[in-house]
Amino acid sequence: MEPTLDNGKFFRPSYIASIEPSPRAGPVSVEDIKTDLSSEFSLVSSGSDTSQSNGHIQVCLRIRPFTSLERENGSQDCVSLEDSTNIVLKPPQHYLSRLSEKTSGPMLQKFTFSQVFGPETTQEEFFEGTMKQPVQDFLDGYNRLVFTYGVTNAGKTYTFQGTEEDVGILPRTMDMLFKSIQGKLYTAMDLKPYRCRDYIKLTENQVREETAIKNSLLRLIKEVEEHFSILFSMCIFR
Ligand SMILES: Nc1ncnc2c1ncn2[C@@H]1O[C@H](COP(=O)(O)OP(=O)(O)OP(=O)(O)O)[C@@H](O)[C@H]1O
Repeated sequence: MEPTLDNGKFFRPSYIASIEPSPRAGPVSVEDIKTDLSSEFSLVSSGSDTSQSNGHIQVCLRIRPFTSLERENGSQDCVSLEDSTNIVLKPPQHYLSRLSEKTSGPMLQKFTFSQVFGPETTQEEFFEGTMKQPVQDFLDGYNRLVFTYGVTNAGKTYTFQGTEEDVGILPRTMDMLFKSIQGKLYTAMDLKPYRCRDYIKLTENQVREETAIKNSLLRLIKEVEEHFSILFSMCIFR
């Protein structure tokens, strides 16, 4: 589709040309960036899903290995793992040394996650610790959403996709899904998609009818193909 120029500023595909950008809200005042949102999340967690995961929202932190540059400038001291769910962040040493002890104290910030995975965590361990249960829930019929969030170079692609030698959570998930459906395929041709999310089971007569329709369609396609190939060769040899 042709992109259209909108307001002389942005290229936008024509299929979203009708969508107006939502008006921008006024300035947001952020008084306390450490606002505890757990009470709001608990509202979401009181639903009726009875799967085995603990709560509906799991927020896991993965700390990737530090690069040599980061080690050189002392960045690895900025984060310390307290236990399997807590980390403490502190400003870089060169920044701290400019401050008095009094002011540097409150600059330590503690964050709590559902689970923290340190730099030594392997792809397999991360998959086992984060994805295995949601994938199992999905196979049991529940909806699950997984996404990675982080600054550039944080390790999102590595975690999701991984490398050829050491694949990430996406290929591992696909592997688990395909393995779990092996030998459980429904081979009878008597189910038909209906209204997007439903299926109807066809009676024997309806199956026969469907087969006849499909066969006549296939015949038609074949005839059209033959017709065009004859026309094409006539054009070439004229
Ligand atoms: N757990 C890890 N173990 C080893 N290397 C890692 C790990 N996580 C990330 N890396 C390496 O760190 C670098 C940055 O990772 P990655 O490309 O996944 O970041 P990203 O968050 O996807 O960045 P961007 O948002 O810019 O695409 C890559 O070289 C990647 O191989």
